[in-house]
Amino acid sequence: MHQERLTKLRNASPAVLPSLLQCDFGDLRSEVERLQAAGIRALHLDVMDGHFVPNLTYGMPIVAGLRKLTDLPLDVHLMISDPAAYVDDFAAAGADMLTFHIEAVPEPAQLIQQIHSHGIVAGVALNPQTPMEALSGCLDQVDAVLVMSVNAGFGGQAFDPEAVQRLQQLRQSHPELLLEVDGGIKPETIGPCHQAGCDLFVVGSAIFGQDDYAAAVRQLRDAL
Ligand SMILES: O=C(CO)[C@@H](O)[C@H](O)COP(=O)(O)O
Ligand SMILES: [Fe+2]
Repeated sequence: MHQERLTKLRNASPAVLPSLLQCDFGDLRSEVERLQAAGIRALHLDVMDGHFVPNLTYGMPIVAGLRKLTDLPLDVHLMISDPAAYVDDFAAAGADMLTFHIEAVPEPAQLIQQIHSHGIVAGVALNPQTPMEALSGCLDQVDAVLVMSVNAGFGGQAFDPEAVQRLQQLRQSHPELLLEVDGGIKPETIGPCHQAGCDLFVVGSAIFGQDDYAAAVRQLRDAL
């Protein structure tokens, strides 16, 4: 069943995924409606545990709440130390893709199986300072790689251009992988990532920092 969800994400590519870190959590319904009206085709949800990263955000209840509000694929970015302990709960909450960090789970074969057992797309993320070799053991098992172009933990940081080379390298070595980039994506940085073969572009500040989400999304799409 994860293939079905994977196909949906692939068919959406190239896609801008808003990162719901800086949205109005007091009015999620209207935030989702505004994003859908802007033509968004999937949402990116940043789960942080105050341990793997210093920041603390939200968990399953917000994912479950969003699941009730929309049929859009929910891409859940797990910045947590022990993802295996929560996979079943995030599956029940309605996640479509679960992305763990290789720094948190260096040997993830079992975790990937656990994610797939729920029919969920499995992604692996790596921080800018983590060598690409850290991924070598799992690239044939995961469906997606999330290349971080900032250090995981906070929105609003500057894009690290090294991410472009990483995307290029992954696209060449593993043409079948879904590639996603996250951190500092705006009209000036999205184009090089797209040219490098990236499929999904996570955007926080460049959407939520503007009043008109549709205009912000249009600017990003025009820059692809
Ligand atoms: O995972 C993260 C941060 O750790 C991201 O998803 C950010 O939320 C993206 O925000 P911007 O860099 O676009 O402001
Ligand atoms: Fe993220």
